[in-house]
Amino acid sequence: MTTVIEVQELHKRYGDTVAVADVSFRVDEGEIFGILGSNGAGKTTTVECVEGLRRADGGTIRVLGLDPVRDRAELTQQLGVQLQDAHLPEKLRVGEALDLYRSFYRTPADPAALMAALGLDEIRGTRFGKLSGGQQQRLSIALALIGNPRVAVLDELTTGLDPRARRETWRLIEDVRARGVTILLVTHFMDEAERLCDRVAVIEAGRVVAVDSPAALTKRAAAELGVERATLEDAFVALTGEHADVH
Ligand SMILES: Nc1ncnc2c1ncn2[C@@H]1O[C@H](COP(=O)(O)OP(=O)(O)OP(=O)(O)O)[C@@H](O)[C@H]1O
Repeated sequence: MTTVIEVQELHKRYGDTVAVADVSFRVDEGEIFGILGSNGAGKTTTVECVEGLRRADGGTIRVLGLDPVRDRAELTQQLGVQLQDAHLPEKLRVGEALDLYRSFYRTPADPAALMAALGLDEIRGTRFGKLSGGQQQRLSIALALIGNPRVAVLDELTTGLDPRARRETWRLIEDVRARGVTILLVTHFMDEAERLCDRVAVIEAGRVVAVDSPAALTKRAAAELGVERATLEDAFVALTGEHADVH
């Protein structure tokens, strides 16, 4: 197994606030790896350090063997990033946004195929400022994948999507993974993690409290709770004492 992302003893603070105390995990090639945690647990800070958007105060990070800060230009070519609350110019149209982002990459994906897969065809002429929350979300996924990345980091993948769009997005992510893309998925939706993730790291107050497959975590929780079956939500509450789904 090739390790694609390696985070060791990551530490990051904002002034007096310790956002990430001590986080370590490894992601293998072709995995969908989830980062689970409730609000403020340190998920976004962790992935922003992985993306090279923030400089860690301690620890080491390697993505495809690259240092995200030092080798940022090269990593940008191989990493797709879905930004939480991405804001594009209000007047930019969907098709123009994809063409613009496409131009940043050496070996981009086919925008027509991506638009079809994400149901963006019918809104390709719509301006960003006129998109609904769900449409903006689908565009942000398309922009994360337009560079044909080897690794994609998806933060709050399905927030704001209706149940049908969520299921379609999950299928799309499985297709993307089937093409060999490694996916780091930040989520506080336990059903999403259970459905998509091969393994998850549960983060609580800036520390990793468990790394395992959803099946192993639910099995352990069931044994601890003395019940036949437990959900990932049960396992999460048992590990952290909190509910993750509180947005
Ligand atoms: N730019 C910043 N300046 C100061 N504090 C910050 C900043 N960004 C995050 N924090 C703090 O760092 C901690 C971790 O935040 P982070 O956004 O990484 O958590 P999260 O798990 O992604 O939460 P959410 O699910 O709400 O996005 C929180 O206490 C947060 O208030």
